[in-house]
Amino acid sequence: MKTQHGTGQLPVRLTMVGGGSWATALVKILSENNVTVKWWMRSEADADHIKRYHHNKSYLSDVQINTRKVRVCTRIRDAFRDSEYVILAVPAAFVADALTGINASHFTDKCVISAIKGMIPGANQLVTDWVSDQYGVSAERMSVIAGPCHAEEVALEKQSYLTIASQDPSCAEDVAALLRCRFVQTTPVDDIYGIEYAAVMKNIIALACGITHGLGYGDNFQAVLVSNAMQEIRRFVDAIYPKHRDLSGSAYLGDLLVTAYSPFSRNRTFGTLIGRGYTIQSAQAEMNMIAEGYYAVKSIYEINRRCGVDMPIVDAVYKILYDRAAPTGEMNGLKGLLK
Ligand SMILES: NC(=O)c1ccc[n+]([C@@H]2O[C@H](COP(=O)([O-])OP(=O)(O)OC[C@H]3O[C@@H](n4cnc5c(N)ncnc54)[C@H](OP(=O)(O)O)[C@@H]3O)[C@@H](O)[C@H]2O)c1
Ligand SMILES: O=P(O)(O)OC[C@H](O)CO
Repeated sequence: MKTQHGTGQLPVRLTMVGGGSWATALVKILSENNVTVKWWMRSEADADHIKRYHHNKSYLSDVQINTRKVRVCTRIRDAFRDSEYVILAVPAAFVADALTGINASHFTDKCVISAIKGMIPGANQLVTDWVSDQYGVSAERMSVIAGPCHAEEVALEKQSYLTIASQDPSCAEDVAALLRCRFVQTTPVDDIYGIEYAAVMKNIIALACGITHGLGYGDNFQAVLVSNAMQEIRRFVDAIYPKHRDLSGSAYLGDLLVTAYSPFSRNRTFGTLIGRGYTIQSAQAEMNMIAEGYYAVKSIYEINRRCGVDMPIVDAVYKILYDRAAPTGEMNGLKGLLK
């Protein structure tokens, strides 16, 4: 599909769905380019604050919002009007909620970009599959934003790299061009499913890293955990979507590393709280942000009942979070399985 961005002439009109950290970081990136953003968020208070003070008080509050290019709204249909691109940037568990009132006709002729690294709970679907089923968006109009990139570092304009995956090379290139800027390099690729599944899996692994960290395990153990996790990710992604791919690339291994080791990681932080003995409810209450891996591990565990891939780390995290298994016992069991 040829978009206006491809011509380099007209400003691009884009809808951003979500008012959290990643949406705020992406709005900042898009503001570097000639993009007009209609930014939907559910919170009236946050939207009003941005209109008045030009920053998001709840997430990445240091980021200045250029309100000449960015229009904030809380009515999702207003946000969808006249745009060529839609970026979905709420946690997967809330996408359906966020899109209440939107139907297939609102997606007509729009390119859909998932910035989400999670799965739709219950349906156990990747976000792109779910959008395709619910709204009839075809594969060549769909892409995902991947790569090791924390919103907090985008806010600080730290050099970052994104990978844009789509089955349609021109769609991937268009979206890569939208997001390329002074401090972000982008690469278009075609392995959309492999990248989406790997991004979902890395969040579960980050939970495991956090849990072991919270239990007092050190860097030596975590290095082994992460190496074994990479093999686990390979086994699962190859089973579910076989394709020649280099998992040492930054959209796969890079994303696993940033989430496993960075203090900014939501999933690692959540896992650390669990390892320290917090209940799930108290860990969620402690964090202002959502750890996607909490929902994802249930989906992946259930999908794997059909696939039967050997995934001891996923199994251990699932048992801790959903079967109330003691973290100490699960990690003791895992110790003997790692090499
Ligand atoms: N943060 C990153 O560095 C980063 C990087 C790459 C990818 N991602 C992905 O981006 C996605 C969004 O993550 P995030 O980090 O931006 O999350 P976040 O900072 O925790 O923000 C969550 C957002 O979801 C909204 N929300 C919560 N419950 C909702 C509901 N029931 N209906 C509609 N909206 C709801 C929140 O609104 P309220 O504020 O009103 O509660 C908030 O805007 C995730 O899939 C994540 O994996 C994040
Ligand atoms: O590291 P997390 O858990 O905050 O997840 C954020 C992104 O996926 C990092 O690329």
